[in-house]
Amino acid sequence: MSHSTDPRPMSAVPGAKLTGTAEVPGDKSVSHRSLIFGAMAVGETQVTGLLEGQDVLDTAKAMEALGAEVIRHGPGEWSVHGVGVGGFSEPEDVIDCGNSGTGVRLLMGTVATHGFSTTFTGDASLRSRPMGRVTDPLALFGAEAHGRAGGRLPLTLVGAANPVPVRYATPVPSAQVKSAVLLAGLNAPGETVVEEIEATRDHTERMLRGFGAEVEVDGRTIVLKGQPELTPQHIVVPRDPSSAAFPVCAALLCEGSDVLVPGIGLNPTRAGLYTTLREMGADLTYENERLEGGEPVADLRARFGPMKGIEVPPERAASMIDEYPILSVVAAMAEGTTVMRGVKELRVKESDRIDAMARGLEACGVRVEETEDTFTVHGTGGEVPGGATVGTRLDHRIAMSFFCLGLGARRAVKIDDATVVETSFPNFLPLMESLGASFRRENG
Ligand SMILES: O=C(O)C1=C[C@@H](OP(=O)(O)O)[C@@H](O)[C@H](O)C1
Ligand SMILES: C=C(OP(=O)(O)O)C(=O)O
Repeated sequence: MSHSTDPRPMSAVPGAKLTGTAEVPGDKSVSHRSLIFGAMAVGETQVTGLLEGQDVLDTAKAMEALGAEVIRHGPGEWSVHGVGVGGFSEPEDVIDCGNSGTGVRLLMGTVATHGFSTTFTGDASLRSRPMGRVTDPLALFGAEAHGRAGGRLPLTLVGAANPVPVRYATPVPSAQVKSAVLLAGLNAPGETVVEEIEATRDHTERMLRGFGAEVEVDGRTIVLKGQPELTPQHIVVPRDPSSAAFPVCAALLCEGSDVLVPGIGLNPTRAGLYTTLREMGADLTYENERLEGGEPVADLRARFGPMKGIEVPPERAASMIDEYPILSVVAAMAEGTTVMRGVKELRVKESDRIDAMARGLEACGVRVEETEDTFTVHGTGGEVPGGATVGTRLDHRIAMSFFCLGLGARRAVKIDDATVVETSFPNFLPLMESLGASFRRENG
């Protein structure tokens, strides 16, 4: 659903000492996929721990619009009655994916090989994001896209009635592009092949295999056999490492803090931030390391302590792509300079995240430098002045990052709109308050 709530300005109050246990919600990437793959299986898929953030709720509505039955049984407990691969029917109305790039791009892949038309839209943020990266490969299957200039939403995708399988080399590192092509390939005959420019999160490959599809992975080449029958699953969604990043980093930068964040998925395609924090000297330990549903999981324990700036290499970008905003906050509080290379994909997220972080950090008294593909933050050794208002630009990660900065800065940091955290982390504010953080409602 497109963003319609009135903006709610709020400040994060400095001086927090965070202690206790932070139970973060389910993984957003896995939640979207659970609903979409469940809708393409024959019969009932059950999901436990589904993230009930707005992005995922919008995908649930879209699956219903395409003919699947989606039922909420209780908090995080959902079921999806799937219609089988190729079984979707033409939606009667426009599909509104709200703020979600993952939602719209995966859904475009899904309907691209169904012989009907679907019109997609989203909020002002999503309507400004590039869709050609997905509609270009979908055209190879025989689908036709009619969007606004630059392939922007609203966009109508006329699905291919007689799709052909595709071999596609991704020009940008993007799990959304890879997944859109694989999802289209599900309803095409023969083998669809994706060659990735860089390895990105691999939830689609792992989960589709779990649903019974034949998916072979050789290095960065993925081969999917089309038209499988998918078998319903019981999915337990792991807790989101991208959401865990906020309480973890807040604890690292607020004096006297000691926080446990249990049960976090540490799939190597997602865990780059935690490697980086440890290189910066963070007091961050992995406790009770284990495998759950074939994925590495650990309880993260984060304690306040000094950290130093480092160079974050470009080859790590895909494994921490959503964590650069919060890393920039940690870098601002660390001693010395942090240079993040190979980060131009940040410019096409919910906002231009390099620009949003740069302007917000500058307003808070932090020195930064940027090029198209690099972001440099000069650390203050724990002395960020704060005392500014930051624009969140319909971007949940920008909002949560500056809330964390405000907790550790010298003066409060005001965020122009706190409602955007609903996208991925609806209980962010109460959860942080339960650890000892304070936030203050402000007048516009
Ligand atoms: O596939 C996914 O679930 C996601 C892929 C990433 O986007 P890109 O594919 O654009 O890198 C990431 O930023 C997003 O939050 C979730
Ligand atoms: C980039 C993100 O999401 P999406 O692309 O799905 O909007 C994110 O959650 O940080």
